[in-house]
Amino acid sequence: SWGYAPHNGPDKWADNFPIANGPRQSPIDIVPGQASYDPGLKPLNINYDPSTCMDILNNGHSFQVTFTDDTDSSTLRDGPISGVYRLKQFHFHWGASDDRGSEHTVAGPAELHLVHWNTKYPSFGDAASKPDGLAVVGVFLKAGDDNPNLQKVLDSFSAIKTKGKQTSFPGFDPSILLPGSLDYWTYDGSLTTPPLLESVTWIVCKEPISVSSGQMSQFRSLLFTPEGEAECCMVDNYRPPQPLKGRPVRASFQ
Ligand SMILES: O=C(Nc1cc(S(=O)(=O)[N+](=O)[O-])cc([N+](=O)[O-])c1O)Nc1c(F)c(F)c(F)c(F)c1F
Ligand SMILES: [Zn+2]
Repeated sequence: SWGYAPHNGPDKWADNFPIANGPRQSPIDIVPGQASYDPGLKPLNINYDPSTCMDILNNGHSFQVTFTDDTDSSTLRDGPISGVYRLKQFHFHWGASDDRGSEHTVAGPAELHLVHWNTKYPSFGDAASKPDGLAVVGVFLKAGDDNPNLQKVLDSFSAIKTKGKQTSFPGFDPSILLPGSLDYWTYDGSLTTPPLLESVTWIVCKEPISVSSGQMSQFRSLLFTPEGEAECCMVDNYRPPQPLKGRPVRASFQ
């Protein structure tokens, strides 16, 4: 199945997922000077309840922290979206070295994605196939000081080193991973992993959060491979930027 190796990576995804060459694919190269300030954009309204945080999983492409999404306890509202979107999970993409790894290129060693779904639809799976079904908040990680807010996530890695491993991860508040300023760029796009569904309103924060090189090494200690198979380090799990195809990129700030 799909992955990030030469034989099954981003250049091969169109073989099984032809939407890979669609009109609203993600990520994109965000050129700050080319985004247009939209005074009609509202501030992001993010409310996360740590009691909805359940577990952390190595899914073979990244690791993801999953939330119970059967009530409006952890939500995203306002910003470029209308209605209420529920937090489903967050995960990261990162590189083999500190000079690559983010997906939306303002560039850097990694990027955090918080995946939310529109509660006008009955479920995440249903929402994921609708043009306004998902909203993903992206946060760049910038190489610098140790980030203590990441440490609880990193400390769980020994329990999820290989593909398919999962462990309980209760009571984590993902809002501690958000930058001080919630200024953002927004555009219509897609999942950046197969099935690459064109259902995502992307909301990419301008301000990065920090991560140290030592912490990045811990990300790189995870494996793409299941226990018992030849080890393949989980690195470079990012899709390169895709054609903008005329899409507007708006900024919530001047
Ligand atoms: O739940 C999903 N989460 C997800 C998204 C991305 S993403 O990079 O595409 N993203 O949106 O940020 C990256 C990772 N990850 O762990 O790397 C993820 O785990 N993907 C997903 C899915 F797996 C399906 F089978 C499906 F039908 C669907 F609708 C989905 F949206
Ligand atoms: Zn992602």
